Amino acid sequence: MTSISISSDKWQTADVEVMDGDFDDDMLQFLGSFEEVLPETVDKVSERKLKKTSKKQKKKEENTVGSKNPENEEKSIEERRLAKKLKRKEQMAANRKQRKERLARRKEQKELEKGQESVETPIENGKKKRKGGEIQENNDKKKKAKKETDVSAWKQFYFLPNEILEAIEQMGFSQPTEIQSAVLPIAVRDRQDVLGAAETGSGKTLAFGIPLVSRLLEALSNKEEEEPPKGPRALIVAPTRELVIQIMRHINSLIATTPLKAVSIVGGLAQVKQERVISQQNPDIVVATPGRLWAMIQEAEEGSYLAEWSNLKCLVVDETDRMVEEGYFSELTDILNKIHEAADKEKLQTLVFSATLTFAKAQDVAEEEKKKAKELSAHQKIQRLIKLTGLRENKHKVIDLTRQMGTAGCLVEARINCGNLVEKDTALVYLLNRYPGRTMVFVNSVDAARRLHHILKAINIDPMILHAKMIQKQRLRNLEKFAESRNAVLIATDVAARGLDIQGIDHVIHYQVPKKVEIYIHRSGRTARASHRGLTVVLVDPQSRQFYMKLCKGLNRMQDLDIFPIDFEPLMIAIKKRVRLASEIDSLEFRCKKIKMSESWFEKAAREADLDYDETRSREMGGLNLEVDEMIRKSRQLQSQLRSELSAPLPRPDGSDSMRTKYITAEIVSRLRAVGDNAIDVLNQKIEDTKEWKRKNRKATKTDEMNSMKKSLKNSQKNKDRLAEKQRQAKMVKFSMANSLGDNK
Ligand SMILES: Nc1ncnc2c1ncn2[C@@H]1O[C@H](COP(=O)(O)OP(=O)(O)OP(=O)(O)O)[C@@H](O)[C@H]1O
Repeated sequence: MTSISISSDKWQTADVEVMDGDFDDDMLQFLGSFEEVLPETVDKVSERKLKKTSKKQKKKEENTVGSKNPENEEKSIEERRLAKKLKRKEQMAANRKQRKERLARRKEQKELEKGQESVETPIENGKKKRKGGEIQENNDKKKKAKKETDVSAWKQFYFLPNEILEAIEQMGFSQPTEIQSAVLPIAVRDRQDVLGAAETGSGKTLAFGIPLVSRLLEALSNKEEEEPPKGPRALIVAPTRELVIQIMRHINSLIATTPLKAVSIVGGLAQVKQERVISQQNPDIVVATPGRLWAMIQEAEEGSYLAEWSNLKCLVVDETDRMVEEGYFSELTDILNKIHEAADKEKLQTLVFSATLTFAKAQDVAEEEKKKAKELSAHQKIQRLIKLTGLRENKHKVIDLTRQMGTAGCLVEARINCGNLVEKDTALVYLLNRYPGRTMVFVNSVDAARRLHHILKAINIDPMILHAKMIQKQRLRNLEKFAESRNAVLIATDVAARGLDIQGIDHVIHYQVPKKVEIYIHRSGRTARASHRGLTVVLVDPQSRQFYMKLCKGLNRMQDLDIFPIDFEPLMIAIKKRVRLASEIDSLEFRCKKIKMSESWFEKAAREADLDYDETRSREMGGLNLEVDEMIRKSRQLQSQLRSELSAPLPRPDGSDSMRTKYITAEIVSRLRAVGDNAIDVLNQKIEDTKEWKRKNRKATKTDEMNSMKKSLKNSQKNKDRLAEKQRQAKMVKFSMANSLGDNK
């Protein structure tokens, strides 16, 4: 196990489980697929092991040799040692290859069994190149199928190099997306700078990737540079490591049929190795996170690859609004300054993209102005970004295709109101249970992620977790596992909110309401990508009510989000019991750990100061021990209750949990069909039902009103008639009285 920083904060156990980064060989198989973009990952461990053993061996040999000390014997020992090392290395490589093939075969088999479309992982591209013969054959078949894609719609862009059209055909994209159609003529044909904004999942990566690769190919064919050119010729900066790896996947697909080379530079992986790869490969394209790139630029020796920026032809800043925020801004501006000093500014093409450009808050201004920045118009925000990123004056275009609401057109949004934490946990588990699929659950902090991970694990949901305090390999491995399974849950902080393109994410749940509108847009944008439907649900509790209201305002919503229906109460009740138990166990364990940690801290401090406990402290310690024992006892009791709860099946809305039949009858089929299991359909149905109910209600109210009006009209008519009758009778009496008076006279 690697040494793990055991912080005094919550959920320490989860930390240990998740962050256990000393991979055994089996675990390393998962990482195989990252080799293409992260060349050091797999070999690193075996290298480390090799170094360790060879060091031991050397010591041993030195001891033995030291005692005898004849020169020729030393030589032969050295030879033997080298031979052994070589053999071991070969053996390890062969084992590794075998394991990978075995894993690939197993995976392929599983996919065949499932009979469903394979899910492309963010790093799958690399995997394809290294699979065994059988897999290769399958891939060839896939490629052939993709080859048949009709790409005639792309021919309108006559200025695109053939290599690019070929790559697009391989990728199977029959037509450009809206943002691609808008950007390509401006960026490729007119070579202008672009500030582009389009909804999440709309294909922005290729919208900047195609111009970038086209520009380099053009320079190659025009022989614009000396051979081989020094330093990077194109640079893409993006805020997170996962995003960099994903951009690499697109760029690698685009340059597959060209002589161009691309590498990634990301934090969390060995810098020395990244430097070695760069100096060996002299790549044309660098895709990087700003932190690590700037660190490497600063350390670059004169004349080395990263010190030479005069040949840079194309610069891309992805997720720009994030990049000009705190945490990235200073490194990004340092990089931009370095580039602008060295490169020919008039020839450097800059492409700047995001899904939420107009939400950006600039960082180059005084506090006072920052406050005002919130009130800046969309136009003013864009002008600020143009200045910050150094787009060429009079040679840039702004292409903003975002909707007023910011989110993707195919996104269906809803909320669930929760009274307290247990209700929130229950609502989450209800959604996961009632609507299985690939679901991302976003939280605002690492602690919340760990707590949720614990609770879901305790009730037999096996979620993956992703946050910034995890080691990089584990982050990538969890992402890959998540992308591989059709029915998986990923609990993530906002480190996974932007740019991640995992196909087929069905639901995004905001377990905690995001504090910024753009975060909501990006989180939600992990689903409903490339014109597919997707659902996002916000869980709103009393504490987050004000953030939710702010969110609606920021999203220009005229009305509240629809309420997602909880349409099967028995499931909710059963889940609530489990969640309550799991949550109690979790908080008991947390308290126990806290006491133990404070105890061990005190013991350590006392030992270091060479102090003995006094009587009071000893008594206190005894009391604490009793408290811990009591908590452990209670926790065990709750665990056994939870186990018995978990042993019973959860009620299913279609009644399939209690169905005891040997034969499928028409009645059973219709019963199963009657219960919707697609969350969006269920929500839409509920919205329709509500509308219908309101319509009927309105109609009924109208009829009631009409009836009462009619009634009151009738009544008033009756009253009138009665009055008239009375008046008539009075007249008659008057008249007869007058007559009788006349007669008497
Ligand atoms: N022309 C196209 N036709 C069909 N699919 C495409 C096309 N271009 C890109 N895609 C696919 O659409 C998905 C989304 O693309 P991409 O990741 O570039 O979106 P994005 O706009 O950058 O999203 P985000 O703002 O969330 O980063 C990807 O899986 C990509 O392969």
